Amino acid sequence: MQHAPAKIMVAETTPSYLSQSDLMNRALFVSPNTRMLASGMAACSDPGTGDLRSTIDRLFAIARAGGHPPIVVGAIPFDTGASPSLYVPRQIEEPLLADWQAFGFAPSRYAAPKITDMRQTPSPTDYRHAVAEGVKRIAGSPLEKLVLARRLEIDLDSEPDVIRLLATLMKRHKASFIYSIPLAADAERDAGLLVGASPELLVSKRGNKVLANPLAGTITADPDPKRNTRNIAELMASPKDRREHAFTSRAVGEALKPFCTSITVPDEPSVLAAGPVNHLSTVIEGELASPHTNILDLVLALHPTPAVGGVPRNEALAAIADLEKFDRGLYAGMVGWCDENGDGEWAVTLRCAEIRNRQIRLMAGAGIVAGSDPDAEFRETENKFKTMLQALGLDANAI
Ligand SMILES: C=C(O[C@H]1C=CC=C(C(=O)O)[C@@H]1O)C(=O)O
Repeated sequence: MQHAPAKIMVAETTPSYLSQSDLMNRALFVSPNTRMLASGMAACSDPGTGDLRSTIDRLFAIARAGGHPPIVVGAIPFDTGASPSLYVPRQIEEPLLADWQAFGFAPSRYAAPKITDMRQTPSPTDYRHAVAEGVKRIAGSPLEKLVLARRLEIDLDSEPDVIRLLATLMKRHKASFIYSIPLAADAERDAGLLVGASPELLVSKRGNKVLANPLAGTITADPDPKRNTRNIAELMASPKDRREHAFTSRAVGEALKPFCTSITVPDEPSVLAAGPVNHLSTVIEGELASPHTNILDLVLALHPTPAVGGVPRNEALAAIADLEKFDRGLYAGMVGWCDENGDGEWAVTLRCAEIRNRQIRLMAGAGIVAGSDPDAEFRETENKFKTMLQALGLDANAI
């Protein structure tokens, strides 16, 4: 059972009259329950750091004053004190998914771009060393889990077709949260888009109902059904993955509990298929003590969950800052929408690409616990990158 957004949709849209440049001032968010194409941006969050609550309050004040839909959409960075990409739209449309999905597979002469250069941070060797160091720190301190990420910066010989990319993601990842959010230019980079297909619901809230779907623990998805069933059985039976998952589901349940009169956290995880990977998954449902609880309070209590941070949170964040050596930016933050009633839906910003002209930036991470193997964690991040690389028609091993 999931939550639909406020019924303020005013029109239905097909991709046939959307161009790539149209996306630069529209925010798209499609989940199993929501189809939202927000356009005619009346305001956006200021660049620079600031308090997230006051930023969102200011945006709602602008929406009210201008008579716009009382909705804020966009993306919030991993560091919630850093600059978000949030918007007040003048119009919300409900895109027709069947048309988008058909469009993604329409025959065409489209030739996917080719990779001309790729920079990895850290290098594959250094990533493995960081994982080994993470495991060592877990052995000698209160630290129990941390998530370590990698970044790929890819130069292409031509711009990717983002309409096609979105259509492909919608076709292949029907259970995921598909998004395209405009990114402003900054001192170093041109304007662009944050595009992705996240399998993970951070939290949704409608009235007094709250829902979260923490994921942690991953195995490769195999196109052969028999081998895939074997992989899933292996994942369910893996003590390392079960522990990695339990840290996350427990933390999410505990963060939501103080807001709830009742909450259900299943004892056993299930398995969620997410394209090239399968994850251990727990669906957590709660009844809020007050329907006036603002989703922003839930978001700030939950984030960063151990699916992107670790346990204990502060020790994990310190270890990540020490071992990762790059700014996550919007990756591992959250993407979605909220309304002035405090309802909304935010997915964890995973399986994403920042696309700026012919440059794309991908990030993916893996949860490290006692017993994590550096080679396996590296392979896991390679598999997570495939969500976007395959949808873009790119082969990162081909350069
Ligand atoms: C951190 C990522 O995935 C998280 C979500 C699902 C499974 C995860 C894992 O098994 O490590 C991660 O916690 C990512 O995709 O970059």
